[in-house]
Amino acid sequence: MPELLTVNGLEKNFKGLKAVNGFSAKLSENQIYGLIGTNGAGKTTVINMLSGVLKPSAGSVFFRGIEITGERPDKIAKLGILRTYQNLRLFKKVSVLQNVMIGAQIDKSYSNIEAILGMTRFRQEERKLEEKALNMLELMGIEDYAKERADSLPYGAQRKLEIARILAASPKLLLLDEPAAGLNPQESLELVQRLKKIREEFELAILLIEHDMKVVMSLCEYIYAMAAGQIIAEGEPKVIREDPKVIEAYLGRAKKDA
Ligand SMILES: Nc1ncnc2c1ncn2[C@@H]1O[C@H](COP(=O)(O)OP(=O)(O)OP(=O)(O)O)[C@@H](O)[C@H]1O
Repeated sequence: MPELLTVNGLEKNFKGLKAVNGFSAKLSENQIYGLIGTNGAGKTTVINMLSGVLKPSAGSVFFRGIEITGERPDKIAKLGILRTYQNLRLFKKVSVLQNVMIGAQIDKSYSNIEAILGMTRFRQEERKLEEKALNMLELMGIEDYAKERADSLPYGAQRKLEIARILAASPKLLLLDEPAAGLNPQESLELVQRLKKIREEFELAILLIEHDMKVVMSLCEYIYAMAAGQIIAEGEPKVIREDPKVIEAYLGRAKKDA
């Protein structure tokens, strides 16, 4: 399988604290990966470094062979690595449809001058953008909310909107930080089905941080387990489930409860 992302020995120090202490991974196209671990294990810090929000203290990241270590978030997004945040970051007072249209602007092909002058090419692009945005809303099952204000949506629908928004930017790799947080079991199950469909339709890769083990085990083909800034185990779900280090550090309770 062609390699999409290669991460070598990524580290992040925060004033003496080694939040991430040597994270290495190889992600292939069209695969779904999980990143699990106890609170404070360093998972979000890894995603922050991969998406350019934080500059690594050491290590390197290559995306389709191009080095992107320490690049700015907008450049990384333009290459096709798009992320969501643990806490929703929507444009609250703007319509659902416009939120997604804004997300799609990353790969816009018209200039700002054309946009200001309302030129034909801009209007055509705008229509295409709207069509694409509606398509993404349908994929996430929230098209009925298109004209509503983003902050008027139920929480679960807002989470879906975040994903619809980054999908509109034509990603090759989605980085999802706890996409099932705050969802009820039924909504989580639906999210799993939608993400599987999205992966098939767009042939993209997904790396997701998630505490809900049902979501992780049913969605991910390969899992990285972290504790105290390091990878303590990696492999297919059945390997991770049985790994003594993972059970001790993290899964013990979740496994008993499953
Ligand atoms: N900007 C920062 N400045 C200082 N310390 C930080 C910063 N960001 C994270 N940390 C610390 O780094 C460690 C790893 O945090 P991180 O958020 O990556 O963990 P996590 O695995 O995502 O945890 P959770 O599951 O609770 O979200 C924690 O000890 C955290 O307090």
